[in-house]
Amino acid sequence: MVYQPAAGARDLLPLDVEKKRWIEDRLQQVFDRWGYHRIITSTLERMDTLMAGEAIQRQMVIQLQNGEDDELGLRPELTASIARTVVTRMANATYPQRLYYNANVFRRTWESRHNRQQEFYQAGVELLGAGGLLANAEVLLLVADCLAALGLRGWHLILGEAGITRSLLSAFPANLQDQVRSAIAHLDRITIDSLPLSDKLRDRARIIMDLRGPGADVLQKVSSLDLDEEQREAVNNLKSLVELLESEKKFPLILDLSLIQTIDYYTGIVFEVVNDTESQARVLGRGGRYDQLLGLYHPQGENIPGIGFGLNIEDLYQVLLCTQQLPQVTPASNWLVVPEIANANAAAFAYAQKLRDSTHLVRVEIDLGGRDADAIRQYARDRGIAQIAWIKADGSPKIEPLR
Ligand SMILES: N[C@@H](Cc1c[nH]c[nH+]1)C(=O)O
Repeated sequence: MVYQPAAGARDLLPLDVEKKRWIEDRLQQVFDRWGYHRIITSTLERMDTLMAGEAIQRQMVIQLQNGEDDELGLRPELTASIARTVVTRMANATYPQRLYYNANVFRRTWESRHNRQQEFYQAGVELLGAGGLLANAEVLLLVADCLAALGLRGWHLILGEAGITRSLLSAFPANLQDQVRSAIAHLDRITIDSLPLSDKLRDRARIIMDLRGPGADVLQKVSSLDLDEEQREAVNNLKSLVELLESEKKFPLILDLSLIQTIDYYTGIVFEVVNDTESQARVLGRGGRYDQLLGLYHPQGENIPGIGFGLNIEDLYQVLLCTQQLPQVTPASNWLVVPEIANANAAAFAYAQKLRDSTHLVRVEIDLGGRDADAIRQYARDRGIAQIAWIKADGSPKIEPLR
């Protein structure tokens, strides 16, 4: 019998880990530079935490049976967990809080395709306690800086506004809203044509579907709809953000007021980072503003605004594989330290430790015995090790460079 990982789970071997770390280290450096601090929350959460406000559907979560009454699940994303942690565990926190994470998430794939991946890695940020133009711009420019740090160039941002989209949809009869919403999200004109809608509403659905393209065009189209006070304000805010981002010229931007996310806690801007370098568009990450989520967990129901994003490490990895930037091999040791006779064992460990204690990273292996000098040399060459230190009984080393 061969033991396999669970369906949809994956093992990462040392070279995979090296590549993943290459990506994660660069992202973490960017997060650090922007003043964000890492937070680690539990992989396991109570189902009521994960699904608070019904933003996340139960069918997305891999549930666990633990024989007790608590319903538990593996987190399908981090934002809800971070919101819970901050308002329940960081009561004295001052705002804004800038937090980042780098963690695994689990999503149940209900299409029964064999071995569909269910465990993923995400790195992202949450900026809590700040609404408004600057906070929105910070998070979007931070996304751009992350992709620049990875050397990724061909990508664009799709920017929507969940509040505006939701209120445009509220004009539709309650029993049809879900269908209209899903048809718009999938650009499904046939469904819109076949739903029992008045001509006015059908036109409205078609207009919403067409609210995507260059910022100025879309903003003009949406302004031509009859908007109420609140919608007008949201459109103006969006306009200021688009102007600011376009003046920065960091990335191509598509405005899309039909953009609807599967996770439903968003109240303001929503966005997707889309790669352009493959034949099929690949979403590298997504995020948005959620100004009601923290209130769901807050002991006094206090609302604290938030915005953030998560980048998909696997998708970044796939795109970066083609650019030849990721490490191609695991790093070789710098030294192999060999006790020449049993009397030299302690001296060999001491010598190896002296090498390791260097201020920069020096990788040092001890030879574990059981082979002759030629076999040791062969091993060192095969592993790309640069130098051998042969340690004599009196502790003195004889250095043999191999290249
Ligand atoms: N947690 C979201 C991304 C996000 C972070 N912050 C806001 N949104 C996701 O996994 O899709």
